[in-house]
Amino acid sequence: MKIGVTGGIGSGKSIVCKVFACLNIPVYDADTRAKWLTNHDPEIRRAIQELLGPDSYTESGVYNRSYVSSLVFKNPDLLKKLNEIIHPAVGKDTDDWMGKHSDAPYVIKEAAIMNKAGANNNLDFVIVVKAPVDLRLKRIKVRDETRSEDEIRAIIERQVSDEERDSIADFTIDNDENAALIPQVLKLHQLFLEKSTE
Ligand SMILES: CC(C)(COP(=O)(O)OP(=O)(O)OC[C@H]1O[C@@H](n2cnc3c(N)ncnc32)[C@H](O)[C@@H]1O)[C@@H](O)C(=O)NCCC(=O)NCCS
Ligand SMILES: Nc1ncnc2c1ncn2[C@@H]1O[C@H](COP(=O)(O)OP(=O)(O)OP(=O)(O)O)[C@@H](O)[C@H]1O
Repeated sequence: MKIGVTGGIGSGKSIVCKVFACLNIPVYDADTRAKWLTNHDPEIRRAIQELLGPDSYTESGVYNRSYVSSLVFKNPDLLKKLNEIIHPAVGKDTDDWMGKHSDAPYVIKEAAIMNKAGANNNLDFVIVVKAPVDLRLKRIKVRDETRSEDEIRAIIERQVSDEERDSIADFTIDNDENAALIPQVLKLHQLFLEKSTE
């Protein structure tokens, strides 16, 4: 069984996935893998440099995330084109990874961008992690000290709306720091274990 975990910037997707990982559930982190691929796949490197220029990689050849970030989060067209370069490779990489974990009761894919389960992906269920925008902003200011409030707001504007995310959710986790997080994850874990033996 394949479960997607998504949510806006600062919602707490990664922290939720860390709890699943503590329960021995394999987790695929699409953001991290996407960055790995930009550094290791020569075809992606060539296409990004063609789209965003030579400065998209540093002199030592490393993907220049702050530069790319400064271009794409204020330009929806460039972001779409960057996604079109990276996402097919991430999709293939996800399938390869999932094939290697077929012995687990279920696996998790964490990603900022996700379709409804079954719509162009192999996911059985999607979990949406939710938190109020103000809290998400506050968390990211603390976590990513170099990102300004304007930059964080620009990312939020480029991401899908809370309503769109709600529409793809099979399950939601409230990470608003009122509802305790770990019991919500444990409840879903039990449910997925039961479903995986049906
Ligand atoms: C734009 C890049 C260079 C910014 O890197 P940086 O380290 O500064 O930021 P980080 O990756 O932490 O992203 C900041 C926030 O934006 C979100 N985000 C990243 N890429 C995207 C995207 N294409 N669309 C919407 N949100 C995104 C992240 O989930 C996070 O919430 C990098 O995120 C990137 O190359 N993104 C394209 C690949 C991608 O789509 N990854 C997401 C899922 S596959
Ligand atoms: N319930 C919580 N209590 C306290 N801190 C939290 C809670 N949830 C998340 N955080 C903190 O908020 C920050 C953002 O959380 P996290 O990195 O999990 O979000 P994310 O959705 O994965 O964000 P991104 O899309 O940027 O990767 C982290 O520093 C995390 O430790």
